[in-house]
Amino acid sequence: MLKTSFFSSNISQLSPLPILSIRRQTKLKAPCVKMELSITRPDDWHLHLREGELLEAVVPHSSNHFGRAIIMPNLKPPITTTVKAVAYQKSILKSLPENCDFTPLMTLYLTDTTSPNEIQLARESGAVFGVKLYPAGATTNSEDGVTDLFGKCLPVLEEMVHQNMPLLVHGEVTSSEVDIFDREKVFIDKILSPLIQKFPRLKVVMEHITTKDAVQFVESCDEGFVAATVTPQHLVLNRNSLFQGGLQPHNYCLPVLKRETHRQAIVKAVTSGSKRFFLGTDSAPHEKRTKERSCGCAGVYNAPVALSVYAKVFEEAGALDKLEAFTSFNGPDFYGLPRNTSKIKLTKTPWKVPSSFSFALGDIVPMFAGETLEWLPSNL
Ligand SMILES: NC(=O)N[C@@H](CC(=O)O)C(=O)O
Ligand SMILES: [Zn+2]
Ligand SMILES: [Zn+2]
Repeated sequence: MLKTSFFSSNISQLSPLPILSIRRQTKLKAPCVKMELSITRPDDWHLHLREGELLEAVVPHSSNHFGRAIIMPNLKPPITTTVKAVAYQKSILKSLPENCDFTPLMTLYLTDTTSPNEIQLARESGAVFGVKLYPAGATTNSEDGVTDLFGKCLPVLEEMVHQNMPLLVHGEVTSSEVDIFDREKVFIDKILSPLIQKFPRLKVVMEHITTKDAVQFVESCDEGFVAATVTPQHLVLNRNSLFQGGLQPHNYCLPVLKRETHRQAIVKAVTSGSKRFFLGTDSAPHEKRTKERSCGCAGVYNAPVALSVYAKVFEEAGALDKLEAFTSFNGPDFYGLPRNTSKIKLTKTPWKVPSSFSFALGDIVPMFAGETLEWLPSNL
């Protein structure tokens, strides 16, 4: 009942609000209160949907409750042109469940040879909303990424400023001499800071931030030009979760989970109400056997649990009144897109996460597989 009194005493502060209703279910033996939140339909500003059968298997977990998603281009081969992005968008739309209102916002995969003209085509298409920088070798399917941003990509970056096309960044250096836990911080110092100094009017989203350094960096930049997405796992797990009771491959993603102080800094930032941080799950499905083998893939499949996890984080921080801005307002505001108009409901009721999802080619294990969560999302 503790949480209920917390919640009730905060109702006035929450107004005009995400709260729909608090219902007392008197029929049950022990009186229990069911809390519900109504929030504007969220968007996911960083999502991997893959292709083919895997796409078909995972897309409903995002399209059920999210209105739009920024779709990552790191396919094999990657989505390097507008023509490919438009074709990929069509295949996503074809794979959607019936009667679902979900818009995939496409991205281009930046390479050393991307031309400024391609950026113009991307803008004209109306389908592409960002260009993704993967430093070559930094993460899953990044082999074709950029080897030398300042040496090879300046004309493209200039055109992006011109077209107001955001640069979405996997912010890690790749040098094997740099400790894996320091790669985000070194990237900020060596690449991101100089980039922003050179292009102060380039919109940059630092994707899936994992450190206090990233929080401080984003907070120090111009609000309209630099923002960050935050994943569920980087809000609730620290690097201990990789080794708890043995190696935990399903918690392995890149950038890798960091120490607790970093997690706490990220939680503080997103629950502060700052407009610079918004929802980007980085839901990254890999087949179970490719996660559990001797050289396992990086990526956490969190789409089925993401909204429950985000709500829990805001609840525990006493900041449920700020959840809706993080899930549904800050992202579209930064991208210059309208906010969604429909709503979803989050009900504080226990629900069990499936231990895996089967599809034609195998199984996918979600984050918090087999565990019980609260804040079940449903459509209104
Ligand atoms: N986050 C990950 O660990 N993996 C992502 C790539 C990425 O977002 O870096 C993937 O595509 O699997
Ligand atoms: Zn990444
Ligand atoms: Zn990603």
